[in-house]
Amino acid sequence: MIVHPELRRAARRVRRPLLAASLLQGAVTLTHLAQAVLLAVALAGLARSHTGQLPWLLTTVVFVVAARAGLGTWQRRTATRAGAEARVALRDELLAHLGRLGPAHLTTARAGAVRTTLVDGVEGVDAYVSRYLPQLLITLTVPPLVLAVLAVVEPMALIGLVPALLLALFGPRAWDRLLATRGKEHWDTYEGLGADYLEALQGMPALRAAGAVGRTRARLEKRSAALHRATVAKLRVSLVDTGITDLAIQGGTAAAALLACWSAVGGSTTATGTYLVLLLASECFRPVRDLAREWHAGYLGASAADGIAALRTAEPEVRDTGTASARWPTPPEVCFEDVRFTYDGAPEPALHGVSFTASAGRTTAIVGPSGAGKSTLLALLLRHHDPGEGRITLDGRSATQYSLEALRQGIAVVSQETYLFHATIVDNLRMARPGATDDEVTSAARTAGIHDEITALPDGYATVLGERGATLSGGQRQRLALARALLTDARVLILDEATSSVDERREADIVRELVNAANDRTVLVIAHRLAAVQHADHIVVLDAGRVEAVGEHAGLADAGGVYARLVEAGRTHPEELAA
Ligand SMILES: Nc1ncnc2c1ncn2[C@@H]1O[C@H](COP(=O)(O)OP(=O)(O)OP(=O)(O)O)[C@@H](O)[C@H]1O
Repeated sequence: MIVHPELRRAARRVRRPLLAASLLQGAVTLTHLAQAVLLAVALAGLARSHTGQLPWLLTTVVFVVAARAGLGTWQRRTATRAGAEARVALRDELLAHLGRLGPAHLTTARAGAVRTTLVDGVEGVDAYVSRYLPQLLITLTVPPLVLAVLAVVEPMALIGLVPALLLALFGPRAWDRLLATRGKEHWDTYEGLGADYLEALQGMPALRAAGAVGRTRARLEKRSAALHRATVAKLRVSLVDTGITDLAIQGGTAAAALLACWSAVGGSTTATGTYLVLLLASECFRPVRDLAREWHAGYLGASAADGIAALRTAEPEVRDTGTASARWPTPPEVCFEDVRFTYDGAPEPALHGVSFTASAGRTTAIVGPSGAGKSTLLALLLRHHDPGEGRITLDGRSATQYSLEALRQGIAVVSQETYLFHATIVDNLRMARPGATDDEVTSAARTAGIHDEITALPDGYATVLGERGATLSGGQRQRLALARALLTDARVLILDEATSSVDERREADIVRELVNAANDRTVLVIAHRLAAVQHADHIVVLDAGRVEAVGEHAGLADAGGVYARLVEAGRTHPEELAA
């Protein structure tokens, strides 16, 4: 019965509709009580052969039943609205917070688990807030009122009702702690299973290639069996709860009826009083019965509350205290000044004092062997982490002086792992800038070298893409993502292996085109294939977290060192490198 602080918080947000839903629920309960009183009076009249009042009594009962139907519908609509508002507000808040947490959060949390919390957990909160909480309010107020009325009519009845009501309400509380533990175990298993399934679905091609589909299926079956065991364990405790409540309700009603009959036989209660006790005793327990039912609907929300609170309060890797806007009128210069960084728990720094400048409006390539620290540099520029020492400046200001949202909007990134959505091509492109004109869209697609292939499709730009762009080749997906980034207003463009799935000749063409088209942007290019970087204005060679050399393609290639070795290793198409 203790309401988790996270659920209280969700309820406070929708105070008004929730209060309205609770008042309407109260009105529905009043109709039950009114019906019981009317029927008790009617039955007592019948017992005394006074049938004169019967027609209007029964007509009123019909009106009460009709009113209940109307009020019930109104109540459900109001409660659904309260639940929907709570759900939407909570999901918005969690999504916004996830945005602030950035990709660094997903190095510790699993995407599938976050999805389960966001979707199923928040749905559970809706049920808890919209169904369980109004019923809880009614259960705490109506039975004491009914008992007060019965105390006037037939005090003896209280001997049976009060202990039964206390047992029905507080008996199951003895299992609260166990139920909470079981609920948490169930939720954790459910989240884990969701994460495993998402990973298995996304990694299906890799699993198939590794011949691991059977093993993965067996692992998932084990996980499902664990969830089944957790569900049964939770259910067992729930059934004990329900059993106690039912026993108390049945026993209390029977005891009250017996006591009422005994009083009637002894002549100390009128016929109306006896019928009132018989009918109101059952009404006294109705809210308790309904609460047990709504508890099952809201239980998922109660179990998910810890996970939701953890996600909502997760600390971002970096503090968002900057206020500057990243709407630079001209492309900014990007400077790395003696940047040092070590990942949490890593024995060695990933960057050992990196300094270089990416000139405003020019293209700077960052090359180096695997593990040299190229992606780490970009992650620091986007403030997924902050440097341990040194600083990064954009347009002369430290990256920390910009608000996170502004900074990330000011820097467009196209990475190796493109993300396209299940929508039309044009919608995927306009995601970057909803107001972009058709000409701007096609011009971006032309620069990214994808326009001709789009127009060759039967539906052209209106072609609906499969999930994650599954109906396109890897190279086409990358070029679409590139076109999308070109459409943004961002003055800094990062291409992180952005053309790695494009064939090498086309890659060289795209990068050349891009360098020409991006003269109003500062471009940073990371690529393994040298065809993609040789046209850069400036090449920074990284090795083991240090800047090994800085220069242009020809000079660096002649100077020996890491770049010359990379050229040697990448010389699969010598004619392109010579171009
Ligand atoms: N999240 C992480 N936690 C701990 N260490 C990490 C993490 N990410 C990267 N590293 C380590 O930091 C170093 C630099 O990695 P980084 O990904 O920046 O290299 P890279 O040059 O981009 O490599 P690649 O060309 O293979 O993508 C590596 O030694 C890597 O193992």
